[in-house]
Amino acid sequence: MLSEESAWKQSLTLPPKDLRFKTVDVTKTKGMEFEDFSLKRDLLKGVFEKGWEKPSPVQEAAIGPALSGQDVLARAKNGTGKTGAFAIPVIEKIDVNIKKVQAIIMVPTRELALQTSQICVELGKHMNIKVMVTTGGTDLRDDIMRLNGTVHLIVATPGRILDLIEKTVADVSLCKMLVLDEADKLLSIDFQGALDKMISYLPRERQIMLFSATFPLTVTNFMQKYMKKPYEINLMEELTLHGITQYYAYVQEKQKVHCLNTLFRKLQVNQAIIFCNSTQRVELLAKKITEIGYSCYYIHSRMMQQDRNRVFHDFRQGNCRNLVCSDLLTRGIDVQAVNVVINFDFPRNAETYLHRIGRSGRFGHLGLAINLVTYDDRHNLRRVESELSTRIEPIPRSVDPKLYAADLKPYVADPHTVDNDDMAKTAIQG
Ligand SMILES: Nc1ncnc2c1ncn2[C@@H]1O[C@H](COP(=O)(O)OP(=O)(O)OP(=O)(O)O)[C@@H](O)[C@H]1O
Repeated sequence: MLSEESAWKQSLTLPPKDLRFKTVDVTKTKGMEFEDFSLKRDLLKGVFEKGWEKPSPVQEAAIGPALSGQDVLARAKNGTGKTGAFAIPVIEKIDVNIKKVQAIIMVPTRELALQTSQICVELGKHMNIKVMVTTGGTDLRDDIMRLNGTVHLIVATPGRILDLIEKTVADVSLCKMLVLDEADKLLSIDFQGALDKMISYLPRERQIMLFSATFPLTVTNFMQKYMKKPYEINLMEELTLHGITQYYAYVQEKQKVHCLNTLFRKLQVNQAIIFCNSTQRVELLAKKITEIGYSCYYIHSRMMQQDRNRVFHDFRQGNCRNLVCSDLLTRGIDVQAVNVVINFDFPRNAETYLHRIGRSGRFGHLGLAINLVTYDDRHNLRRVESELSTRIEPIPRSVDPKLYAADLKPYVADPHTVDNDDMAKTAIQG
């Protein structure tokens, strides 16, 4: 006979085990278990049914202080489980009998809001917790209707939630938890002080938690103004992920598409994200990629929201191998099948570089980042290397698939087969 203690575990519907190799970025833990946090059993069920067996380092470090009500400032590498590190304590602390908004999770993009709300729904699926996602680009009336019913947790982008609060549609008088995911981005000039305004509507006694892989000095002002002796976590002794191999190919602007073509032929791409520096270049490149015979999707912030949603959803489903995008998808987006990131345009700063390459190598897995670098980018390349204390090597004639494709199942939806020819035949200059 199973004891009650273990019987509930037997009844869980678990996903297949992920047996891929993982790096120390996620395996170097103190050996804690999710049970050690005295979480509600129904939440534990949601956690285990996501396939999360043990807490990652940032989860070990953040869940306890977050549960105790402290303000938290947590810095941890890309793809190491920050979402769970704040979502688990937030969901645990919500009282489903109080039919009011008790927590807001802010994120910088609509796609990330959808992704994060989905995770909250999954974690809380045995708890009757009502999660709402609200972002720009959707009908305000739908949000108003939704807020007429019970909502415990809102995942939002800044503009829309502020609008709903200012119109008194969203009542945040009992909302005592605020999470800023990708906090440095939310506090940047891009959001023009929306966070300050938002916070002014929250109760005085509130808990604020900031999460990101990058915390430039700009965040200090916010901390001093709003946070009470935050519990600080910094798991970034070094900045880049162990699992990601970084290369650059030195090219002229007019050689870039040819170079990309060569990469597509020679690399074992499971799924790839290709970054450009403007929405215009995203569309142009997507057209070129199609012309040279590869299928690709593209996404950027000037597209209709419904098109964005469709592309994002279909890419995650694995319906297309390549996605060309702007920095819209640089932060937070988690597509486990992506093993290659290509900077078709080299990013303008080190933070953007770090977040972009962190779209591969999720949860300690392997990934490859390739930068197409022109003469004009050469100083920027060195600056990024030095700011991140990392080495971006010239691309070798042959890239060892073990570095980034060792244990991925081959992708099947795309008609283009990959080969392993020696890179020596290609025109990429090292
Ligand atoms: N404890 C865990 N065990 C196994 N997998 C996990 C665990 N926690 C998170 N993951 C998985 O790791 C992946 C990355 O998690 P998440 O997106 O939260 O990372 P992140 O640190 O927020 O990344 P970024 O800095 O890019 O936003 C997700 O696919 C998630 O399901």
